[in-house]
Amino acid sequence: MEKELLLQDIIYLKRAEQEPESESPLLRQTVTSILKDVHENGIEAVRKYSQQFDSWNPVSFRVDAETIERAKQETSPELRASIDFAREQVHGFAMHQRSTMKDLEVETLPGVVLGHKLIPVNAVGCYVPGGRYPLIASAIMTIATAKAAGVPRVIACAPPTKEGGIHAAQLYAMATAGADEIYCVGGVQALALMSYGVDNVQPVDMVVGAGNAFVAEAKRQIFGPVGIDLLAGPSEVLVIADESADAKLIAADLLAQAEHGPTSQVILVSDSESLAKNVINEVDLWLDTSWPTAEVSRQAWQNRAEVIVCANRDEVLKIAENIASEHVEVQTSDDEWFFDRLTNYGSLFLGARSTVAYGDKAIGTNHVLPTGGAARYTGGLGVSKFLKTLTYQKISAEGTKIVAPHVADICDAEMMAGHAITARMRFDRDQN
Ligand SMILES: NC(=O)c1ccc[n+]([C@@H]2O[C@H](COP(=O)([O-])OP(=O)(O)OC[C@H]3O[C@@H](n4cnc5c(N)ncnc54)[C@H](O)[C@@H]3O)[C@@H](O)[C@H]2O)c1
Ligand SMILES: N[C@H](CO)Cc1c[nH]c[nH+]1
Repeated sequence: MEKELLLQDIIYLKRAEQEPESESPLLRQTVTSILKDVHENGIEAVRKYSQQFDSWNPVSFRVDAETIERAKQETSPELRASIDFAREQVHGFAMHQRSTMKDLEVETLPGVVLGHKLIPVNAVGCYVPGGRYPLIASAIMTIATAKAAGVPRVIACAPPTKEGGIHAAQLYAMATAGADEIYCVGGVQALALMSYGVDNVQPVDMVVGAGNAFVAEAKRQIFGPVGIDLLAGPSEVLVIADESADAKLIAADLLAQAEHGPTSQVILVSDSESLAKNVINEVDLWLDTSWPTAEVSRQAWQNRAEVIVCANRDEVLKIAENIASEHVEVQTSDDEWFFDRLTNYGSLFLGARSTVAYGDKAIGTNHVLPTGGAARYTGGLGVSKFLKTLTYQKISAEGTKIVAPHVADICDAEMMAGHAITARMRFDRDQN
């Protein structure tokens, strides 16, 4: 990284020791063979992998209305109110985003009318992760956003809990977010079921949502005949902080992200060595005393954490831009300086009052976000991902006179004589 960026004075107080799981050839092969098996053998293969990875082999993977109603009753009214709040914020923000996106029709030349229509994808499959934690908010992020975009058929899959069946509050969130069909199946087999159409499940046009490295790889391999939103794999955070920041608060934000799993990437970049050292001490203190999920967070901290000290904020910016992390928090005395210059992030959290957990759960911005550097070329999930921008043309005799000769000239030069005929025929007809 130093070579690429030509940085001179950066110091690593801590370096990641492990390569991301997604780069493992074994993981890729595993995903390829599961997808192939489900493609060829349908529901029997889904059953085989569901049993193998999740000890789950129900009569039907489809969740019925009675089970959904029971899940609602099993979810406390207080938690239901918080889930409803989150759904309103996420759906509301998505609707605001939708209102900025418009159909277009314009007369670009006399008699030449061009336009585009924003048309929702017809059928979407949402993956709602639930291996380590039942990510309740993920149901809202995918399903409610697809509905806000106007997708007519939204189906969703989540893995079973250890006791069997989808976690009650997660199932309540899936139903209340507007899923038209819900299936209890996890991992690669879930993506395959939705994409290929297995048993009575009609295939979807696009699969979306986050998940572990297997899920992210499955989406990557499925892409082509079926669309995907983006590659949203194991969670990441990069905190930009200077001398003015609160080391204990930053330590908590880093460990919260590490809580996701041993492969979560957590990074601190600072132009203050003393702040960086204080954060490391605070992390150690939390882990040794009272961090509630120390067991898993410690693994990510040991294996995947980096603490980088730079000579100045320009270099901090270069590092952050190069990493293009999923979540970027800025806690400095001049947050606007970074806000004006940062171009690579999944979602940005400005100032010490904002935090990743707000975005992850309920504030309204989407938490399905690009990982593994994908923020260099895409943002996170939003209504725009579900909308196709479809163009059209209408042309009068007046317009034909202007356009056809240029088209024919280009066709001749390309030696596409057939194309030239189609333009000249129209030109000639309008002469008569
Ligand atoms: N980038 C984002 O926007 C975003 C958002 C939310 C969550 N996440 C990430 O989602 C992930 C959730 O992961 P999770 O594992 O808890 O849940 P998950 O639902 O993604 O994966 C669970 C499934 O993985 C499959 N699986 C487990 N081991 C396997 C193996 N060896 N081979 C094949 N399949 C296997 C099982 O079928 C299981 O059902 C976390 O890494 C989290 O950081 C990312
Ligand atoms: N941090 C995840 C996005 O990578 C989303 C999430 C939800 N809850 C906790 N985390």
